[in-house]
Formats: sequence, C-alpha cells, structure tokens
Amino acid sequence: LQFRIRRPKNFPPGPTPVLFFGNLLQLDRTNPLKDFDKFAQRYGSIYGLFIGSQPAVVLTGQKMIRQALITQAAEFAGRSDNMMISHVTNSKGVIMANYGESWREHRCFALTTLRNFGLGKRSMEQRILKEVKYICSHLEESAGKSIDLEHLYHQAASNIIASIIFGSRFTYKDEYFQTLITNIEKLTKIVIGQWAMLYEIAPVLRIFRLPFCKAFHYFAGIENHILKVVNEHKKSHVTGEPRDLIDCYLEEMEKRADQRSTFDDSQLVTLLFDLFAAGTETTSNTLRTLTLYLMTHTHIQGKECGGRLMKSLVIVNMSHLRTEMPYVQAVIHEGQRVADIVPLSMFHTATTNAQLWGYNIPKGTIIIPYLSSALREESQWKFPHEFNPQNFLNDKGEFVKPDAFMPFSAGSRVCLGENLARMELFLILLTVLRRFRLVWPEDAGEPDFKLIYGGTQSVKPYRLTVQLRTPGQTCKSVY
Ligand code: HEM
Repeated sequence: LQFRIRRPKNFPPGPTPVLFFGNLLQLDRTNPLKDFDKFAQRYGSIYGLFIGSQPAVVLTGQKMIRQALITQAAEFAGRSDNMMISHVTNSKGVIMANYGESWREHRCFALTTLRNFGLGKRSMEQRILKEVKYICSHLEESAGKSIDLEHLYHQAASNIIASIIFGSRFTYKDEYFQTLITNIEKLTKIVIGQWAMLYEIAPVLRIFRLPFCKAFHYFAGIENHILKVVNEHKKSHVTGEPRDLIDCYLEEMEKRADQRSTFDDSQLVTLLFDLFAAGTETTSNTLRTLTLYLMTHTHIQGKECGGRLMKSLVIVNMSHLRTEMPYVQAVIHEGQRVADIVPLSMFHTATTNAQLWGYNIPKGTIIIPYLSSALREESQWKFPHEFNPQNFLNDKGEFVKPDAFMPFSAGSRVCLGENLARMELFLILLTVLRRFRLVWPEDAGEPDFKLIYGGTQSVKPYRLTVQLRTPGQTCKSVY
C-alpha cells in the first residue's frame, strides 16, 4: 500500500509513474536535466512527477519559479522531512529546517551576524583579503608550473567561512583540515546519491546496515570537531567582544536564557555545519568554472580584469566593484550564469494545500525549482548559450541584472550566503588576475566546458599554467 501511487486531483500533468519507483526510472541518473527539459517541452513550465510514491512538481523558467518562490513564498518555503539529509541533520540548523520559528530565528541570526561582520578590521572583506594573500603566495610558489586549482579554491573558500564562524583558518597542508573537507564531500555525495534515493523511497530498508549508514557516521565525525571548537569558545569567550559567529551565538543564548528559545547547542552545531558545507563547494566550483572561461577567452581576461583598469588600482576592494567596474560585474555574473552551480536548487515543499497556475498542490508536495532552465532561457538572454558578459550590459555599457539570473534561487529561502559569495568571487578573482596571468597550456587540447551534473555542478578537473604579471613583485608588496 505504501508504494501505491495516487495522482492528486487536479495535479499538474506529467509522465505516468510506475509502482515503487514513480518516475525515477524515466530519469537519467547521471544527469536528469535533459529529461527535465524534455518533460517541460511536452507538459509545459509546470509538471508533476513522482519520486517513489512522493508527489513532486518541477518549475521551469523564471516566470514560474518567481511565481512560486517569490509571489507565493510562504506556501512553497518548506523542506521535506523525509529526505536522508534531514534525518542526518535532524532538520536542525537552517538548510534542512522546516519553515517555522526555529528556521526563521536561525536564518535571521545568521544573516544579521554576517551583515555585522561587514565593517571594521574583522570584516568579511578583511577576512577574504587575508585568505587571498595565502592564495597568492601559493600561486607564486607555483609560477611557471602547471597546476590544478581545485584544491586551492576549495580550501580557500572553506577557510573564509571557517574564519567567520570558527574564528580560525587552517594551513593548506593541514591533514585534519583535509579530512574535514573530504568528510563533508563524502557526506554530500551519499545524501544526493542512489543509496539515499533508496533510503527515501523505501523506508523499510533503513533498519539494514547499508552504505547510506556511512552518512550518519561522517556527520558524527564533523559534529565532534564542531563541538570541540564550540566548547573551547565557551571557555574563552568574553561577553561584548565576539570574535566570530560562535561567540555571537553564545551571547544570543545568554540573552535568551530566560525565554523559550530555539537556540541551543545542537542547533548551533548544525548551523555551523550548514554554513561550512554550503559555503565551500558552491563558491570554489564557480571560481573554477569561471577561471576556465577567462583563460580561454583571453580578450576578456585582458580587459578590465587584470588589464587596463586593474593596473591602476592599488588595492582591490568592494567599493570599486559597485562604482567603477560594470564590466567586471558583468563578467562575474556571466561566470555564475554559465557555471550553473546548483541546477535544481534545494528542493522545497508545499507548506499547505496550495494552488499554483490553476493546479492543486497538496501540502508536503516536493517543489523542484529548475534554476538552470532560467539561467539559459532563450527568451530572457541576449546570448543564452555562450559565455558573453554582454548578457549583463545595456547599450550604454551599464550593468543590468535580468530577472532570470537566479543562481542563488529566490524568495524566502534564497541563499543565505549570497553577499559573502559575491564578495569572495570578486576579491579572489580580481586579486589573482591582477597578480597572475592564467594560461591554458598549449599541449592541453581543447578546453571542455561541459558541466558534470551533481548537487553542485562543475567542469572537469583541468590544469593551467601560472605566470607572474610583474616578475619579482611579491604579494607583500601589493598589500
Ligand atoms: C556561488 C556560491 C553559492 C551559490 C550559487 C549558492 C546557491 C544556493 C542555492 C541555490 C540555495 C537554495 C535556495 C533555496 O532553497 O531555494 C542555497 C541555500 C543556502 N546557501 Fe548558498 N550558495 C552559494 C554560496 C553560499 C555560501 C558562501 C554560504 C555560506 C554562508 C551559503 C549558505 C547557504 C544556506 C545556509 C542556504 C540555506 C538557506 C535556507 O534554507 O534558508 N551559500 N544556496
């Protein structure tokens, strides 16, 4: 009975499901995006699917996504409590927390804290620039050699978020750091993989020691590390002098001690995990894809980025981006558009029995915002299928952001790290391009821009050659 599939009344049309699997067998497991496109051509910009016996609705194109996530935000801002990742994290923290008081308070706390780190010596910008120094030193050591930037970008993005939340960074060679990052990667792979799918569609299997059990094991390891850091903070933190997000949280817990509050140690641990996990691969994969495009579109790398305008800047900072660099803004946004990092966003759920586009969407239905479809929607972009910063420039050369640009999703669940991520992309890319010329090696063949599908997408690993723009100049002389 559990596997019987019943299409709700007036549910959006879609392909016919089969017992137990629903429509899963009609989707290419290695990359379902082409199948999603085919269904959209056949059924329109909203259609219904079944993940096992669980009903789901796919939203295609910017208009439909905006309607559900912005105009009807409260109705479609839930998260599923039937997914493996919600069980691993106990639906705590922010990412997998259901739409309710605890999610709202933690999201608001995290956003305010990140915003308050906007100014002063410990500001986000300073923390990012500090990490950029390490990137530069590493690249200087690699000058003239062929290298793969994957680990460097990954560790740099991890360190930036670590310095904001834990107040400390790791050295790139630190084995413990490597293990932590690797465990997060392994955990992410499991929770979006096939075993997780079985876990979700056949709950009876959960009692067996199958490979999905490892996800709980990895999470426990990460949790232990985070708890250790939290306990150290409890001993050393001084009220009124927060060093990082943990200190801010501990102060908030003290303030709310007498009230009924959703703030406690286990929520803190999951919140820290969320920020650390969400803030690493997303940013580093964007950097890696954008670097590949810049290297192989040399006319762009030679323009403002690292060229004419860059040379006149002594220190790169965020105010330059807003005031003086529409072209650079356009390049970075175009990089994010083609990098298409989170193609299916995070799945939402309907928080109530809702209506969308005239269809009934019962409470609990999974909502899949197909973000890639908006990022390459032919009616929305001047050049939907090529890398071209003109997509973000008007006739006067001013920066404009089309509504279909939504790599961070939209509405009340929109990415909480959007500002941080944009700051990182700008400061890391520009400082690196100002100091180094990144060259596609002559013997490397044709660059491959194809994205490898995953929870976060990226181009295949590649190697590049690093050249110093001004030989002899070191990072220290730049800062
Ligand atoms: C280029 C980089 C990034 C991209 C493309 C990106 C994209 C996204 C997307 C598509 C979502 C799902 C939104 C939804 O459910 O509709 C999301 C959620 C989230 N992101 Fe990001 N993200 C990036 C960087 C970051 C960073 C650096 C952080 C760390 C501060 C972060 C923290 C989060 C959190 C906590 C959520 C969950 C929000 C919620 O459920 O309320 N992200 N992100």
